[in-house]
Amino acid sequence: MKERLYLFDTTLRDGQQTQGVQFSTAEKRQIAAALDVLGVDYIEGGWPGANPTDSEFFADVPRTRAAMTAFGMTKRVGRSAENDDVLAAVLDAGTGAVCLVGKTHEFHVRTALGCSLEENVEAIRASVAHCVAKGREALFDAEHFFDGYRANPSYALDCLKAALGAGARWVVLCDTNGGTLPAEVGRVVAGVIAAGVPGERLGIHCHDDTGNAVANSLAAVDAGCRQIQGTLNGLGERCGNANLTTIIPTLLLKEPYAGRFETGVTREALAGMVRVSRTLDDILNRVPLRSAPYVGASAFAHKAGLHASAILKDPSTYEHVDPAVVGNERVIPMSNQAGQSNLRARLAAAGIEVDPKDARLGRILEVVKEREDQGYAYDGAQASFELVARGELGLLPEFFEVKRYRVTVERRKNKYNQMVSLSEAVVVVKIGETKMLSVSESMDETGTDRGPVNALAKALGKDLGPYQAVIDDMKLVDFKVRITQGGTEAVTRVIIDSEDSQGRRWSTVGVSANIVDASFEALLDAINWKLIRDVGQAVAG
Ligand SMILES: CC(=O)SCCNC(=O)CCNC(=O)[C@H](O)C(C)(C)COP(=O)(O)OP(=O)(O)OC[C@H]1O[C@@H](n2cnc3c(N)ncnc32)[C@H](O)[C@@H]1OP(=O)(O)O
Ligand SMILES: CC(=O)C(=O)O
Repeated sequence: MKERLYLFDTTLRDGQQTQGVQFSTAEKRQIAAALDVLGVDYIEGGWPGANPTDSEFFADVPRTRAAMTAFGMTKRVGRSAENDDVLAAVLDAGTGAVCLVGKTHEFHVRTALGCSLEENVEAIRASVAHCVAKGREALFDAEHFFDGYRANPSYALDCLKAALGAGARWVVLCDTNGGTLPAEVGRVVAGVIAAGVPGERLGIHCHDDTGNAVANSLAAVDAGCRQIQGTLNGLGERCGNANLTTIIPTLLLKEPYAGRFETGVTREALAGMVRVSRTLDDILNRVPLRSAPYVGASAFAHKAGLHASAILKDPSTYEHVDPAVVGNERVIPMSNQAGQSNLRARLAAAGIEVDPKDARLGRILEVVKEREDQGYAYDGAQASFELVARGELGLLPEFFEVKRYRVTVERRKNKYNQMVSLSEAVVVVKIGETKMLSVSESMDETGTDRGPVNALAKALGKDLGPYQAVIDDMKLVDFKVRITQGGTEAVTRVIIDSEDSQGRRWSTVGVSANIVDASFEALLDAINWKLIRDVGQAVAG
């Protein structure tokens, strides 16, 4: 019989304390729904009464299978729990579970609260007892617990025992400043359990200030904690919280955890892990972290030739788990680190069959390595690699020819007498015997100038005659510019990520001393790749 390990998500509360993150109420609901499908046990929705968004969220709180939890702080000294307006707002949210943060470090009691140690213990006791009397499941977040335990273990333990004695279901040990290391977390948790606090009522809440939040959380579980608090994608105050997107797959896939513990996350839900992680990035308008464990686009990318060669024989040679179990996929990119194995795998993935003895394979590798020396980077621009390979194999149709393009940037006064920029682009292409000229401006629907590359993209995508319908659903989702070394000269490398309505996402690269030319090259590749996919090679000109 496996032991139950509980997962507590605080993306909507501590995650919202991330600099630059401000969820709308609708976004909070969307994230809560995704967490509920994933199978966490608790969803901390925010702090009712602290800001209008959180109050609105709790005013019509989503019904979830997970215990929806309102966050707040212990009552202020000098008033009763019943008369504390901040605590009242938290309880008024009507959630089944309430999590209250309180001080456990004597230095913070004296410095931040300015009260006596006894008054703080009493505030914890009375606040928890009040929640329990109202029929709520009470959790106590023991703020700065590890630092407090180091300074005065007996006082830190008194705070925990006050919460437990008042009926708290969980007391959660918080490494609030994130400075504790795994061995010490293990030692402290073991000490707390030895002092009489049962592991089945102990949670862990870690911050990532030394890059150890996940390791610290696992050390706490090893020592006996049975609840882990964390956030999706490691969002959170300062450097973030323990990353549940890493912890959950680890608990389900790695020993000793997989054999010993059960969580609310099923193997089926685990296969949606990448989707949940990307949903949060989409909401935050963030580019997903490629190197994120388990869920990053590079988590199963095998760039080196030696790796690719072995992966093709047996993927377990260079993969710690099967990418499919977390909803990820294997990538064997092309680059100057690649050999024939990467090349054949990439071509096969693009649906291009080539005889392994075909001499043109060697030529493709040479071209890729030469072009990378000039500044191209194909490991992050696989669509451009495919076009290079198709060119060498005679499989690259010429859908259209660019005869010329021009882009201008003008600074001028608008009707409010403010200086604004306006970019205008003209592109002339020839399709068969017909020449088409398209003009476009960079202004978006809000009247904001989106710059010369945007104007060029709009002009290029405005009228491609018979191909127009195919590219209408394309959108440019990311645009990265680097100054890099091309041979002996500094050049600009532009990488563009594009997406279409079928959910395909592809990356292309352009290189030039001129940023507009580099961008235009990447744009052209993006359109050509899409035309190859959706129009096919039948139209090869
Ligand atoms: C470790 C954590 O991440 S805990 C979560 C922290 N999250 C947040 O702070 C986000 C939401 N917070 C807020 O919106 C505001 O801080 C509010 C609405 C809660 C309070 O706002 P204000 O009343 O203006 O107080 P302010 O933020 O300036 O200071 C916090 C007060 O709470 C007191 N306090 C802090 N922790 C506790 C506690 N556990 N129990 C009781 N009082 C506390 C502080 O001593 C301070 O009191 P003071 O004003 O008498 O000095
Ligand atoms: C409660 C909390 O978020 C912390 O102590 O870090």
